[in-house]
Amino acid sequence: MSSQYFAVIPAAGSGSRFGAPLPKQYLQLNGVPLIRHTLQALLADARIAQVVVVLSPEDQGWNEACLPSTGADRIVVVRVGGDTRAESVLNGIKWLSDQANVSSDDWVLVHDAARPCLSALQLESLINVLAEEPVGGLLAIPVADTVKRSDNDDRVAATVDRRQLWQAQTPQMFRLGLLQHALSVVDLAAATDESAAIEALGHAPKLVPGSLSNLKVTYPADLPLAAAIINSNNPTV
Ligand SMILES: Nc1ccn([C@@H]2O[C@H](COP(=O)(O)OP(=O)(O)OP(=O)(O)O)[C@@H](O)[C@H]2O)c(=O)n1
Ligand SMILES: C[C@](O)(CO)[C@H](O)COP(=O)(O)O
Repeated sequence: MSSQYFAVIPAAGSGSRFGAPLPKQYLQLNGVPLIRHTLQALLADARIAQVVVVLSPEDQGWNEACLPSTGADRIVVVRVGGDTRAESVLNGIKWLSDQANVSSDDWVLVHDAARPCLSALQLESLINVLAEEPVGGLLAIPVADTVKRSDNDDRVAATVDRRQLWQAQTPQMFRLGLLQHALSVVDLAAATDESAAIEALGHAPKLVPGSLSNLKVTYPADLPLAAAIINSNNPTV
């Protein structure tokens, strides 16, 4: 049987840098909860068999309005989020791997709930490019600005060669069994993305060029930017 594709959406964060009364995944973005756009983006690819949304056990924000109007039967919500993003991802993957129809060779795409602007084209490109890769990889963008390293006083200590620097995004796509193993042995507090855990095993994940439009909503100023991107690409969810 050929490999299946699953998505895991870590959505158990509190949004401390955003500073809203609600976790940012539940803030209104063009009239619906932000996470609904994220889920709609993943469901756009028919190859994704199931989308696992990882919530905090204490979550009070999830409700029917978070579900896209079509494809919701492919979404399952699990309340197994942890103290860090990596722990939430690991717990979601463990839940997935316990399901009867799931194999360790299946692909899993991990995508932040806080990235609502992923386009169908970026997702398709990631899956297509990585089909030929043994380990997997991630969407990322080559650093476009000149990069400075600072001292302890916010003064420039050095200008860094940016020619091989990329900014990691999500989705990050790996074989389920390999990613579960990688996250089980890595320091979960230090692994800020899935790739870091895979790299720690000695692998070299493939960097697939993404787009600046796939931004992560982190600070309040990101929300109107996300709204503008969604308005320009995808007027309805
Ligand atoms: N313990 C955690 C922490 C984060 N996340 C998720 O990981 C994604 C990326 O994390 P980030 O942008 O850092 O979100 P928050 O942790 O919510 O934000 P902050 O770091 O500002 O508190 C988000 O979709 C977030 O919900 C998670 O599932 N579990
Ligand atoms: C995984 C990630 O989206 C890659 O850019 C990012 O590292 C997650 O953000 P966090 O603030 O480190 O949780």
